[in-house]
Amino acid sequence: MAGGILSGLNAAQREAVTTTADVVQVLAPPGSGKTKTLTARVAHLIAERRLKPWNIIVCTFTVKAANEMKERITKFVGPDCANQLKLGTFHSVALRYLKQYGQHIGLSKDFGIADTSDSKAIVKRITKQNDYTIDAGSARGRISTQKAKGIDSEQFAKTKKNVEQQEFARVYEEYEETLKASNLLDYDDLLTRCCLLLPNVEALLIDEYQDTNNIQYELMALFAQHRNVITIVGDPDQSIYGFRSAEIKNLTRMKQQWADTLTINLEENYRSSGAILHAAQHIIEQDESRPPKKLQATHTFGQRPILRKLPTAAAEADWLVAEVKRTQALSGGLLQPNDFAVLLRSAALSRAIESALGREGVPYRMIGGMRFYDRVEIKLLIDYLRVVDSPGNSEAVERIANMPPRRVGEGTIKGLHEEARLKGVSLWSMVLDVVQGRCRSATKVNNTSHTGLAKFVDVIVSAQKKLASTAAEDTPLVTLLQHIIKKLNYQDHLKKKYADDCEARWSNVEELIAQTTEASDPQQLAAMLAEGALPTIEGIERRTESVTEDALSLFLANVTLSTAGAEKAEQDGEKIQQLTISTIHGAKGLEWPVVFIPACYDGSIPHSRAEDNDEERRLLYVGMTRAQALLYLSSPGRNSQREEASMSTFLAQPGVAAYFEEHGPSIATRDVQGLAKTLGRESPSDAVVAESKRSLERDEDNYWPLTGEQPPEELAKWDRGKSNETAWSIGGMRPAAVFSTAAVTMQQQQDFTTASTTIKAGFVSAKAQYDDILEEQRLKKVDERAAQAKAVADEKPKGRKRQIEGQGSIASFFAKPSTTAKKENESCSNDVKQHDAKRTKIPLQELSNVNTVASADIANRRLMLSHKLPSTAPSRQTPRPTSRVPPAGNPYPFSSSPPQQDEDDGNPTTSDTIPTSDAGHDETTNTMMARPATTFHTTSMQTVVPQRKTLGMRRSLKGWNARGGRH
Ligand SMILES: Nc1ncnc2c1ncn2[C@@H]1O[C@H](COP(=O)(O)OP(=O)(O)OP(=O)(O)O)[C@@H](O)[C@H]1O
Repeated sequence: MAGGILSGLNAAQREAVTTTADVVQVLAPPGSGKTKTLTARVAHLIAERRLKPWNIIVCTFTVKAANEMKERITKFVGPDCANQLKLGTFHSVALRYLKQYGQHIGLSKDFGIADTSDSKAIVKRITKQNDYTIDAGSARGRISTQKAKGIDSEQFAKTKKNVEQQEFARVYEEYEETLKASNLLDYDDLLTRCCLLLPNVEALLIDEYQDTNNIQYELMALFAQHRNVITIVGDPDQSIYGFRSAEIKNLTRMKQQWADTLTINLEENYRSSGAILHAAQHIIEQDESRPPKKLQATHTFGQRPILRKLPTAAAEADWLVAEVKRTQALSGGLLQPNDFAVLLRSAALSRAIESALGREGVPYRMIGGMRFYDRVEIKLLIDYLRVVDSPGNSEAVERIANMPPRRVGEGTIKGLHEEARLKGVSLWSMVLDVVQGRCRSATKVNNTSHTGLAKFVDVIVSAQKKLASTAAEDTPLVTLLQHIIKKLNYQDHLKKKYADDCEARWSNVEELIAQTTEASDPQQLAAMLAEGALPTIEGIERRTESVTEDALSLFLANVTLSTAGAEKAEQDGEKIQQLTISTIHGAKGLEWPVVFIPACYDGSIPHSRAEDNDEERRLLYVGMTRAQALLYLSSPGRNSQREEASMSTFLAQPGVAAYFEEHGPSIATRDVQGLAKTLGRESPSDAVVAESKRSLERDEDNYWPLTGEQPPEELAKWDRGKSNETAWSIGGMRPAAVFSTAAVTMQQQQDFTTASTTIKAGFVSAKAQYDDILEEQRLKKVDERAAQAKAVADEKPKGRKRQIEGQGSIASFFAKPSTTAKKENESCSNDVKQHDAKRTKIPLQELSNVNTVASADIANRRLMLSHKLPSTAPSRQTPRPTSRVPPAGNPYPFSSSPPQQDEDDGNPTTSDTIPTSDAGHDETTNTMMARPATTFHTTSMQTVVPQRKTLGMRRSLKGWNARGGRH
């Protein structure tokens, strides 16, 4: 059996699996097979060291990871044996023990679990019954914090100081009494109560150890104390849950507690190309307090990652989608949407990307969160806009009549709706008649409900008036939305209802405001009317009385359009290919062939509210190391709130640029074959590749200037909109009739150069700007020839910078080199050969030297790719349609958005099967002791669908950073 367990493992992995040491730390970088190693060690402990599976605990970070691990272990030891393991999240393992041994600490066997909403409901009832002034949501959070500190309600009551605390103490006490009376434990109780038990455990194994918190450490120590056989795997560089009290210090704490801890480092990465690893490693090494570590790529160097500048968040989204389509088409359809992931620092950032994907019909799914327009706080506001636009929408009226709560009974609304249906009128007109006393309804409407309905009518009617009275040039949609938000006291509502994550939700609302700002653009509105571009959407009744009302209809129509594709994809389930959007937190442990990380600007990553910049850097590192073959990072010059944004400090540091290309790769036919081989798929024929390539208007990433400015084509569109000849938007939400990819057709380019634009005072036409650009490019050519000559003379080693034509390709990553080539590569690992060093084996220190040399190359490519505007371009004197409304003194910048949990996540009652008995389990051997819990903090993750873990050929990069010592 051992042979089977160990096959396919490298020497270090084998050592970690078979060591006779009791306490083992396996510390290893991303993609080095930590999970694989842990799985094999479990099998080894059962098969070789003859430990009883029911006395082995295996803790994973997610339910999904637990299921995967069980599947793998089953292959080694069979299902009967694997089923006996105590395998799952900390919470589910604790639950199993409590079910089994709870009677020793006075728990009856049939206790239930109060989930988060049960807990909230209990606290709410207590505050309501007693007329307490304390907010129920925050009281629930405070109870959790006290439990985490090990302070029970009695202890807290003794230390209470002021009136407010006394009230909270009573809530806490009553909450505990209610749980006890109902024989319930909440999530916090699971771990704290389990700390009172000391069952017999022969071995404990923990995955993702770097993200354990204090209470989990306590549990680990308790579980392990009988035999002290512990194996943990982790990566300090991937510690990203500090904000949820995860303790990176638990690594050293463990070594202090068990002095004979054996540390094993795995150093080979089986996931990413050498180029991606080089770049990621360079970023993580900016943290000088971090001990140096070895990391070797087993793949070839491949395609250098891309670091792209775009003018706006909307342009960034357009570019991203254009790159997805371009690489898909150039690969002859070999790369499918499933192969792409967009990883975001904050969930609110998804809006622009989702809109762009929706416009282009690219299906996507969200992991770790909901689609933007499905988020409760957004859905509600959109419903208000819908009712303002079309009061006859009775479904929407029913949804919002008592939301936020106005004490209108649910039965009243339903009764009125039914009555309206029978009368053949809309619910809105029924409500209006009742409120204005024009008719007596058969449905009983008591005074409280009547008052509530009157408030609702006031919101809608005042909003309609606001819209009608706002001039088209006064950003009517923003004005309308802000009016509704104010009337609803929306921010307070979010604070009350979602105490735990109200800031993230408010960020989403701000993102919606930003979107209405774009959609209010007067040029865009005027152009749409001129074009007659308003789409007709089934089920959406349009009132076309004014420009502003049309603007609202158009906005809502586009929202519907952008969600329609996603809904269709959802209905089709797994059958259809979907790009993945996730927070970076939610992408932990996963991998994709192509990864995009947009919005890499200061304030986003590092996040403006983050307390620990090093954790933010690690987050970027985790995101980057999810990529197998292609990695795109990007940053807009203006974020979606139209505020100026500068490149993330992690990426703006000297030397970083040398690790990146400035634009997406060319993909030649031969690259496609290499790609097919690696992904284990059939390679499309040359004819298919050629055919799908034909569908592209642009086969290079050369529409958006490398400088991060608007391309002349976009400016020309604006010119045209201004002169009312024709128009496109500058980004953001566009009229459905003019949706297009970021690329423009040759005809459009032709139009651009020949268009006769109306030149207005203080405004210079795009044609004139284009002439300036040509002139500037001619001058730049002269400068760059000089720079090139200097670069040749300097002859320093340089990173693989390339021209867009004949560039290095991703084939070098995907194609398997010949055996001889492999030998050559390995033999020269310490004494790097000049040529190869440029492609694969450049020590990090050397790579950082290439900057000055590369600059000429970069400039040269800019010449070919960009349409840089002259810095003195007259257009600068006349502001372009960019910033409009970012609310001044905005107290809520983008908020941190931890991945949202699946409902099941962390809920052992639904996620884990609790065995009623353990076959062969000798209960008499269990030791039971009491011990108080000291701390507690819940850590849980959403479940995610893992991607294939494809592998390419191996290639050693030994010597690349041989300076790194063992950690
Ligand atoms: N010795 C090996 N030979 C070939 N492939 C391997 C080897 N070890 C691991 N792999 C593969 O490498 C990929 C990454 O492994 P795994 O997910 O276990 O890494 P990890 O260290 O847990 O990564 P992360 O920290 O990013 O979650 C998997 O597809 C795995 O099968």
